[in-house]
Amino acid sequence: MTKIGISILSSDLLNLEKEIKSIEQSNVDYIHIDVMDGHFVPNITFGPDIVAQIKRVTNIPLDVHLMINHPEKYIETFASVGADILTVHYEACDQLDEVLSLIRRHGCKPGLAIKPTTNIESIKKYLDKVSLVLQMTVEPGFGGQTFIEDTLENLQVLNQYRSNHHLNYMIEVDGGINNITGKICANAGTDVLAVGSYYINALNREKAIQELKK
Ligand SMILES: O=C(CO)[C@@H](O)[C@H](O)COP(=O)(O)O
Ligand SMILES: [Fe+2]
Repeated sequence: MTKIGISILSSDLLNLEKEIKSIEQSNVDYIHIDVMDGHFVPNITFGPDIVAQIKRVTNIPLDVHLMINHPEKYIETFASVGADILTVHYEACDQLDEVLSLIRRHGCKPGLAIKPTTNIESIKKYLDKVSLVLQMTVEPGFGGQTFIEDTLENLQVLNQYRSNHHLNYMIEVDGGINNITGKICANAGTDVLAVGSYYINALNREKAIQELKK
């Protein structure tokens, strides 16, 4: 069964606790938190304090997507405030091996993210060290964008590579996921759908989840 993580990026931030409770009602697998630094991506969002506060009000595992330069400086902090999965971008790391083992040492599952145009070949040598690979299906930075279909090929490569090498990382997609694109990604071997605006803006959130799970 494909897992679902809800991105709170487009949620009602003045009423975040209410939003978290609504997400809990939808019985999803993760809360996806997009951390942006205004350098790696042209937008600024959440820091560790908000992650700590979210952790205090929910037991849903936190999937923290770091879209920041020099993530190594912040791993310990995000781990200490309760991140369960900590995902860093391939494009943002000089010493990726060290960053991934740092994440593991701090008790989190290491995730590796790539932008839509990054060559999938460049991350293959790290795939035995990660718990999750996050394929961005839009350019990182903003919610509400349109799914980029060219990324589908990478999902097939990741799925094939995993079975050929007997690895067990999860494959996550993030950006422009709705009932249609989510199904296409699930059929291509995706395990986790990060879903933002499709769920947050839905008139009926339960129905949106049912459509995603179909
Ligand atoms: O990481 C990102 C954007 O950079 C995502 O997590 C988005 O927040 C997903 O939002 P939608 O595309 O589903 O609206
Ligand atoms: Fe994200």
